Amino acid sequence: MNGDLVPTEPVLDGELVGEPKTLVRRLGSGWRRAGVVPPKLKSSQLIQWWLKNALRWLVRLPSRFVSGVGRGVVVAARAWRRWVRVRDYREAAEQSEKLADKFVEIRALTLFRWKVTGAVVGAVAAVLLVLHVLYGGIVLWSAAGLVSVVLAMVGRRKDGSPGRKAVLGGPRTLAWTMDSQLLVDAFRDAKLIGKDETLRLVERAARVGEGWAVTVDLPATRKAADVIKHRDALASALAVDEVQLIVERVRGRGGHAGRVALWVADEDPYAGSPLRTPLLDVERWDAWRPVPFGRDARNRRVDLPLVWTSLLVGAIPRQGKTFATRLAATGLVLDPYARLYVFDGKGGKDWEAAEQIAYRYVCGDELEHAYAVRDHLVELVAEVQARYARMATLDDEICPESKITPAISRDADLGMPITGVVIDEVQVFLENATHEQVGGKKTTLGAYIADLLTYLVRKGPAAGVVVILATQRPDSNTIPSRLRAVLGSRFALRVMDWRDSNIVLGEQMNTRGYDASTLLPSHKGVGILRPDGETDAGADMIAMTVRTYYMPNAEWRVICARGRALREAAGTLAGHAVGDGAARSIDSTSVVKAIVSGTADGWVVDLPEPLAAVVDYLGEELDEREFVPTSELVEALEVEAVTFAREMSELGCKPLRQYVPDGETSRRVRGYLTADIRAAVERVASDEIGSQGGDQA
Ligand SMILES: Nc1ncnc2c1ncn2[C@@H]1O[C@H](COP(=O)(O)OP(=O)(O)OP(=O)(O)O)[C@@H](O)[C@H]1O
Repeated sequence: MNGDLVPTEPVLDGELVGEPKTLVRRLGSGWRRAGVVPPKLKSSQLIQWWLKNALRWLVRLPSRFVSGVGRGVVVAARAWRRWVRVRDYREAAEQSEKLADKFVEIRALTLFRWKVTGAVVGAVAAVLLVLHVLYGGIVLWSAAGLVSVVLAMVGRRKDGSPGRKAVLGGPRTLAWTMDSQLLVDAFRDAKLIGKDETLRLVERAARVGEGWAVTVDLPATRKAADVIKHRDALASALAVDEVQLIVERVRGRGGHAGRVALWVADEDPYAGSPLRTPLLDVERWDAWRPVPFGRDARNRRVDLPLVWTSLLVGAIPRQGKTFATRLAATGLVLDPYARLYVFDGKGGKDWEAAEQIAYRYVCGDELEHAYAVRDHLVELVAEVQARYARMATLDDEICPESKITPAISRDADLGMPITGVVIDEVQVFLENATHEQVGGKKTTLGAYIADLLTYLVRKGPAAGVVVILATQRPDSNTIPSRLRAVLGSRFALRVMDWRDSNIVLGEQMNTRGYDASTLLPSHKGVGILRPDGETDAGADMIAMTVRTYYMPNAEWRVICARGRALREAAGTLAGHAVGDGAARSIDSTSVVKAIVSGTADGWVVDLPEPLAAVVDYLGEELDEREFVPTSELVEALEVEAVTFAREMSELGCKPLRQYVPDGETSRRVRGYLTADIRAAVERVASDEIGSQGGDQA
């Protein structure tokens, strides 16, 4: 520190510059910035993976090539051997047991093919020799290279194929769309056609909606109904879930009993987000028009006719029964001329919104509620009787048949509006065991309500009354067979077993391929609809699986509010909705008479099946005819002949043979005397009334 200068390190002057870009980096960043390159391909890991795989493929190529050539040699040798020995011809002759006859021919052909082989080999060798002499060794090398490439291609093992068997691309389930032979095999495996039978393709497999559709003709004598019945076997043969396979008989023009339309959905057609009801978007509806109810698997709209029919909805709890019932009722709510009787045996708030439009409304499961339901039904039965009386006095122009028409139903002066009776959890009322005395006969409140409903379902449609019943207990004790037998349309959401399904959908529907117990718990709102055969919707088909529209409470409230506004505007709001909910006092004598005198018709008594169905089918002919052939009953009731005969004989109806007219001549056929059927009805009636009397004693 004495002021001397100390030497320091030289001070350098400069500026910071970036590291020069290498070619690889430049290419890399250009690739990453390029807009045309998909983002997936910009990942360096992916590119590395690809490079690794390409390298591996290159390393393995020689050994794969050699083994491919080896396999190709074997395949080619086998094919040649087959050809030279005339194997196909020989096998055909063997199968038709004509080998001995054809032996000389086969030998001659074999010899000829050997000669062809020799000539081809000789010619190729000669050509190669000449070319070799002219152009040298390159010719032989090129020929060897070409042959080995061809052999390697022939011997190429396809991914996933165990050996040489060809596989079709894509999942196994879709292979049939490309090769119709696989479809034939599936039908054979499912035992829907015999070993020697085949199918005729009416329409090739084509993409329809979210699935594949194909139409086939079964061999003569095979029925489309059997394919529908054994749909699950076919689904298994095609390796799809049975909910994905939709089988329909083609009807109408171009259709016949052996023509089947198949549709295989890509995935569960009933999954996915709920479907919104189109009725939310309409201002009003005409109750005479079928109401939009849901969509089928192929997303086709399914409408439910209400007028001229009645509906039973059955399901175990929480499957969408109330929702489906409300959907059906919506068609009536949005028609200002329609009148609604709403009885809710559950007593929750599901039907609360309908109170503002209902002509009669009962909500609850107490005794007083059951009495109120009874009184309202008695009132309605009297009303139906009055409507018939009034229709009889109308001239033919207004009322051409003894049936209500759209014009009559909207004419306020005539006072015959379409009237919907909607009862949710109907079993609550039907199971009420409180003693009742009806027309001098002892019965229960539940049985009486069942009789009133039976009358309404039988006689009501022509007078404009539509009965809609929903129950979570579709067993035979809850809904008496006399009531079930007359309910026209049925809708079964998931139920416990096939018996319950048959109770809702009808006798033996499970054996025809319709079993609501096979629906999945996750399929809320999905059910099997059996439309009334009397309506247009039911004329063409037995049943179909429908995914109902989803209409939660909030939307239901909107619809009911709209229904009220429409009625206020049309001046049709009446009854409970305007605070006048008490049943009118009526002279119930004629009602009671109609109910009690029905015993001989067989509908007041709870008849067991198949007697109930026989009585229902014969109607008034039960008294008019003397004899009814078994074949007629079996066909009309669509029952199995042996079971039917057994059940009828258990009920005391033994078949006998009688002559029936057959054109000019007569024929002897098996059948039942209607007197025997009437006697069986009376026996059941006296047993039932006797047991009721006994119970009460
Ligand atoms: N069409 C539908 N689509 C989707 N989900 C539905 C549909 N219908 C009903 N659900 C669902 O199923 C549930 C049960 O419906 P709902 O109340 O109608 O059943 P339920 O059979 O009447 O039951 P409960 O016997 O207890 O009255 C509803 O809360 C709803 O979430």
